[in-house]
Amino acid sequence: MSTRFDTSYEPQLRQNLHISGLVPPVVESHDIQIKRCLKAIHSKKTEIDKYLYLSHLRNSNFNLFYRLLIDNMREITPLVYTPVVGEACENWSHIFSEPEGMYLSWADRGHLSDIIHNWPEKEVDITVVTDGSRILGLGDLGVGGIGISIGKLALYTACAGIHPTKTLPIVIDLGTDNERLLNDELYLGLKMKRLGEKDMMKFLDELMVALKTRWPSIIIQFEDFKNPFPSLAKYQNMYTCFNDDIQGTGAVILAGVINAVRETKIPPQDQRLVFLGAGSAGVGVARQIMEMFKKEGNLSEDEARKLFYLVDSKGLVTNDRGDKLQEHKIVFSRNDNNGQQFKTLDEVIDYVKPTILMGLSTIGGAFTEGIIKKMTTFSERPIIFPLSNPVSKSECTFEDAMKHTDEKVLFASGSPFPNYEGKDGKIYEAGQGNNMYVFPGIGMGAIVSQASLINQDMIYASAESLAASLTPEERADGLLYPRINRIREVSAQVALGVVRAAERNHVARNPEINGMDDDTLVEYIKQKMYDPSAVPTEAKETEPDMWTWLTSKLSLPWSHSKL
Ligand SMILES: NC(=O)C1=CN([C@@H]2O[C@H](COP(=O)(O)OP(=O)(O)OC[C@H]3O[C@@H](n4cnc5c(N)ncnc54)[C@H](O)[C@@H]3O)[C@@H](O)[C@H]2O)C=CC1
Ligand SMILES: CC(=O)C(=O)O
Ligand SMILES: [Mg+2]
Repeated sequence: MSTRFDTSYEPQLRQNLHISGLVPPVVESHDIQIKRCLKAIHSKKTEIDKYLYLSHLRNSNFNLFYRLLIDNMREITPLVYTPVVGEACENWSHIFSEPEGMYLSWADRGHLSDIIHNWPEKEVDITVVTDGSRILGLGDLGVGGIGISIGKLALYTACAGIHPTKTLPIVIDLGTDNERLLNDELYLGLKMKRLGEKDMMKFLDELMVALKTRWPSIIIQFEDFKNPFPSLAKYQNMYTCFNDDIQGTGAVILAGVINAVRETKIPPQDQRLVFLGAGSAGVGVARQIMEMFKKEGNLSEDEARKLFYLVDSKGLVTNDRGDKLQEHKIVFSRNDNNGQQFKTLDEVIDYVKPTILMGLSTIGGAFTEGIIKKMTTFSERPIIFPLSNPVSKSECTFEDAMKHTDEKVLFASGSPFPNYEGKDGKIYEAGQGNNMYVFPGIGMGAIVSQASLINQDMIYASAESLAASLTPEERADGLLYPRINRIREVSAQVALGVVRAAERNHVARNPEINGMDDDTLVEYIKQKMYDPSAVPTEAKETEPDMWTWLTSKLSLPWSHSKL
């Protein structure tokens, strides 16, 4: 990662950096630089070419990359994150040119501590670790999954200002069950079947120690594991870590639901929720909404739980359907179905008559016209969130949801959808219920507070802060999430909520924030945020650097060269 060769640098800075002559002579404004970047992007014919251009830009001049991204969040985010990152991960071994992170394989076990020391940056604040086993809704992509770690960390930087050189993307390679990859001569990972949970935990145990030993304050974010529950259960009280698919997604969707439920004017105790998909994201979201219903609706755990109906590939999750339920589903398993089993989503919808329908199933198009239309008969403002990624896996489109509900739907999707023009010419914007609205703020909040742990209260606080962050204008426009161009401001608010929760829970260890009021603390957070437009500190050096000074004093023959 570099940023030395920037055409916006003034001549004096070029001299200080010893790059005069290595950069074209013109000194350009940031606006002109961005214009060139956008022109280059628009000239690319495929999304993957745009992705590759942006990767190259990030590696050659990360300040410019982040200026471009931050100023054009709506256009550029889909190219570095979902949906295009999904295509990149699928084709990783064919488009690969630079590592951009660490590839730690089963063959490295026993030596992870030494290998972690090969990472060239001295300071790392945060890492995103995936095992590539469930990348978005695209399944097992092996080491190609590193693209998701890179994409998420780019958003930690763009949205919450974590310095790019202090982020570390990691993929752990424990094999893959993807036959296409195993048979591909270009595949970059180990050609062996994926190891099981026991070996995964053994490997992670060693990795966690290695990371913590080199960077004692590191925040570890787990991403896109097919089975993420064991690692979260084991490490959440030992390390500063969280799982974005369970906890980040839970928080972001809770925030959207808080705002949507308010619009329906139906109190929590009268809502009924159907989830298509009962995996890490489905259960993570259900858990967080249940907490809110307990709080806001004054419900007991049992009363709140009864409002949820989870559907997986075998139908409605019930105690008596005859299979052994995975542990994470048990809490939401129904025992009031009187022996009846409901195999399809249609059957469940008729049985439950939900006011809220969530999609976290990876099944594109699962919310059919019939299902969407039925939702309007149970509630005037049905809440329909097709949250699976990327776009191809979305349970329905924004257009379909709008058309089939007579524009009454309260909508959010995992990946972005274009605006919809309503019957009266009004332009409606699709909400994006994606964990990108919270994970950067959770990470920044944990860094700023120097949190020893990331607990449920901090996750819940991130949702409350996000829900409260909408401006009156955004609310008047019917939005459930703030506009993406305000993401830095919003992430600072999310971080504030996380820091406050860390303090309440006595896990904050940064003495500098003691006694700060909210305004001071937000300013403190913002000051810690990396600013890609800031003039590098070298610009302030009018004196020659230490080496040049020393060698000139000593009149050594190699003065002015750095060898
Ligand atoms: N919007 C967001 O921020 C996020 C979205 N997601 C998306 O959610 C989706 C699921 O992610 P995870 O829960 O982590 O995956 P997972 O693999 O843990 O769970 C998938 C669930 O869908 C169910 N399913 C599969 N086929 C089905 C079918 N035909 N009918 C009904 N249910 C079916 C499975 O039984 C399982 O319960 C992915 O597409 C992912 O991209 C995940 C995290 C965040
Ligand atoms: C957004 C995300 O984390 C996912 O789709 O897995
Ligand atoms: Mg994910």
